Amino acid sequence: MAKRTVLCIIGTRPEVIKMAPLIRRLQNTEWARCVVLATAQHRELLDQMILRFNIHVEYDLNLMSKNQTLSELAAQAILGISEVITKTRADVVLAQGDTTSVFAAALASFYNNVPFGHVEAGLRTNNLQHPFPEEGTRQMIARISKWHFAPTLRASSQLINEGIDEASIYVTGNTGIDTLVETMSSLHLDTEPVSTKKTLLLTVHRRESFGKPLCDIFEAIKILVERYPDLHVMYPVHPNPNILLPVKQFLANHPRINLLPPQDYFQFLDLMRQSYLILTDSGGVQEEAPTMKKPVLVLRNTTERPESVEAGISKVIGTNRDDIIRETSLLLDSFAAYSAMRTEDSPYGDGHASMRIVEILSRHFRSTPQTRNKSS
Ligand SMILES: CC(=O)N[C@@H]1[C@@H](OP(=O)(O)OP(=O)(O)OC[C@H]2O[C@@H](n3ccc(=O)[nH]c3=O)[C@H](O)[C@@H]2O)O[C@H](CO)[C@@H](O)[C@@H]1O
Repeated sequence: MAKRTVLCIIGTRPEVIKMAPLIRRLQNTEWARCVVLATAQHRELLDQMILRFNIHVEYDLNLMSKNQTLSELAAQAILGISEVITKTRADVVLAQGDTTSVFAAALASFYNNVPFGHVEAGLRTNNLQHPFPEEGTRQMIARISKWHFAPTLRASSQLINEGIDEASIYVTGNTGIDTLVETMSSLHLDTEPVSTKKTLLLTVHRRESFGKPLCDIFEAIKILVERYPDLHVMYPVHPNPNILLPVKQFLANHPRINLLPPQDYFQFLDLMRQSYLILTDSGGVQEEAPTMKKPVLVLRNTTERPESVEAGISKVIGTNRDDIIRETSLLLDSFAAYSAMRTEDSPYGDGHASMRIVEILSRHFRSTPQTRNKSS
């Protein structure tokens, strides 16, 4: 089979973590020339992960700029990605998730008549404002994708309910679980906690939490630490200034609140392993925690990942100060309540999602003659 150019787009930290196993598998096939384009929607955290996963970025649009609007970002990303699609004569474009970069990649592919494969398709809250703009972004991406790689059956049903052709939907599992399983195995790490120390791992970064919700979350953490003398908090702080300011105000200089810089993925997995309990608004952490057998309290009012809530492993508790104190105290006080939230299986994948995606693409290209002129 003639080589096909697969253009993989990455823009943020979680996109690198979730595209890395796919990129590596594509590089190991005989049929794919895998080209990586970074939009660099979030520069600092993206670079940390590109280095960690040793990804060779051929095109870097370096789009992050101060006070940029979503419209500016989208316009520049569509133009930049379009140029690279033309220059590389891409046969397929792949991207994961729901950022503006991913939408721009799908739209640029659509305009250039190049098929787009959406990794992690079908996640929904069905509320266009929560999260904004991601819910709208992922719904729009679905309209113009050729392949929808859904992480779960529920995500696939969402797409079917929206009228997406069933034949274009594949339940693959989440590629983030591939990265997790592969990393744990390469580091010879098991999933059991190494200590019984009461360590709470905290991560918060979502735009909806800026302002009062963040202050509420941090106040709750401070009260909990004062109430439980054996409680330790590990908190890798997101570098966004909207977060740094209230962190300083509420959490600085406490001997049992450990404020950390954004962690390298390996270090972060270790923090997860060593934690007793996780409080987060992160999507990826909600997906990883069941594999790590850690209960999660979700600091949001909605989640597009209800699978672990239904399995009893996570609970959506919102950002109200008293609710956070009550729900966290329950898990710290009652070992029965805590144990009930630890699970055997992850609903998000078995570690083979990227292998399935590569097989689907490979089958497609084996049965499709090359039509785009590669020689001119
Ligand atoms: C609306 C929504 O839910 N959107 C999600 C959001 O992704 P997210 O919420 O998962 O993002 P984060 O929390 O930043 O990353 C998490 C990953 O980072 C690792 N980690 C964490 C802290 C650290 O110090 N070091 C690390 O290594 C951690 O293990 C995990 O794998 O945006 C993506 C597009 O950008 C979307 O596709 C995705 O749906």
